[in-house]
Amino acid sequence: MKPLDIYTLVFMNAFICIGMSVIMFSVHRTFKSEVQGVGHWAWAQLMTLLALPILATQGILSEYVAIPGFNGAMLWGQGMTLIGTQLFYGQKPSWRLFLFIWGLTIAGLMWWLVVNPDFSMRVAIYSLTTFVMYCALIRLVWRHGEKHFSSYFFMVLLLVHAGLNLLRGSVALTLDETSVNLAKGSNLATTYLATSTILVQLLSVVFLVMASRRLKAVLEQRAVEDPLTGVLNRRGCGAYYERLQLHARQADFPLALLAIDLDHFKCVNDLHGHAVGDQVLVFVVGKIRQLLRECDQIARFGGEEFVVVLPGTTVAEARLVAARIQASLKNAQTDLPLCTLSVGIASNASADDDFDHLLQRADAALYRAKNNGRDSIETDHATQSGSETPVGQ
Ligand SMILES: Nc1nc2c(ncn2[C@@H]2O[C@H](COP(=O)(O)OP(=O)(O)OP(=O)(O)O)[C@@H](O)[C@H]2O)c(=O)[nH]1
Repeated sequence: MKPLDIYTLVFMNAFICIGMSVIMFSVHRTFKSEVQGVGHWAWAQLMTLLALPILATQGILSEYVAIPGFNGAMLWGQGMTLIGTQLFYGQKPSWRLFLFIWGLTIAGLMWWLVVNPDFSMRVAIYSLTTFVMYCALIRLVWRHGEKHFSSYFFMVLLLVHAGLNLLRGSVALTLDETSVNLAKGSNLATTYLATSTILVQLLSVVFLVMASRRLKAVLEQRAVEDPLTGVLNRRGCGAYYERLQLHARQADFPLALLAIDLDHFKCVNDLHGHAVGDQVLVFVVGKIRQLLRECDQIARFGGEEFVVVLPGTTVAEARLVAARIQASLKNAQTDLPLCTLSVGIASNASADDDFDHLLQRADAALYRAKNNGRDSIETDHATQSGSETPVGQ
């Protein structure tokens, strides 16, 4: 069987990498703020690809252009991998350090190319810089990577990359230059080139797996979150209640639910504009949050209606919370045009009641609060006549 020619392998991988970069660039454009670093990873792939034609022009272009061009592009690609990974993990990118190392390495390469030509020293300086960059990446993934196959695989690829470069750098310093010269096609040089090419492609697969996992988390979060106020939406609140039911602890029941609706909010929009209306909604959520415990949840059910879930809270206690919320809005120091709010309360003595039923009861109480002239608190009839102590306003 005829062995696969190394240049065919490099060429095929280059095309696959271009495809991967295009996917990464489109992920970057669509989810720029949610998934950071993917654009840098895409650039890393492109820089590595750019280096290949520069390498191929050796003999055509002057070596004073081709050699620093090839090494500079490769090192830049590795730097982009490092910066992209730092951004992905929410770390501060070390641009200055990278530029310093990049500049120093290129200066060293030029020294051993122009002033004191020495091929082995050039290979050694490039390989050892690359080794250091991969070590920094391994440390980064080790510290911040999630405990998932993609992180472990990422680390294995980086370890192989680092090991290969350490080996090549050491051989360059100890053996003759032919064994590390990629243009001479020695066994070691061919193995290095083939392995590096495959590793670069596998790295792009890892980047895409990591980015898609992050995207999945972002989309899941978006599905349960209200974009304006950042609190749970109806779906998220239902899921939270189901979790409470699933892990029902004695301490979570009785559980009280407040259905809160701003009074005449339409006037705020009509008089001050929709943007101010939005600010009022965000302000109200902030105020309510300040009065809640860590275990409580607030959700926005659309428009100017909110729901607060208070685990382990009796109706009497829930009324106190509702009254405190009303008072804090009335006494709030702000230039925003605030309005009063009406509250309906319902309570569950056990985890058996489903969320929709509890919500219906709280809504019915809210409806009565609105009919009673607004700015008031009403308790659900079933709660009053059940095990809970009725509480007068
Ligand atoms: N600014 C802003 N307004 C919203 C949003 N969602 C719904 N609204 C407005 O909220 C108002 C709700 O009006 P209504 O249902 O009549 O309620 P209301 O004026 O508060 O009257 P009552 O509830 O009966 O006291 C409408 O003007 C909606 O346009 C939003 O996200 N931002």
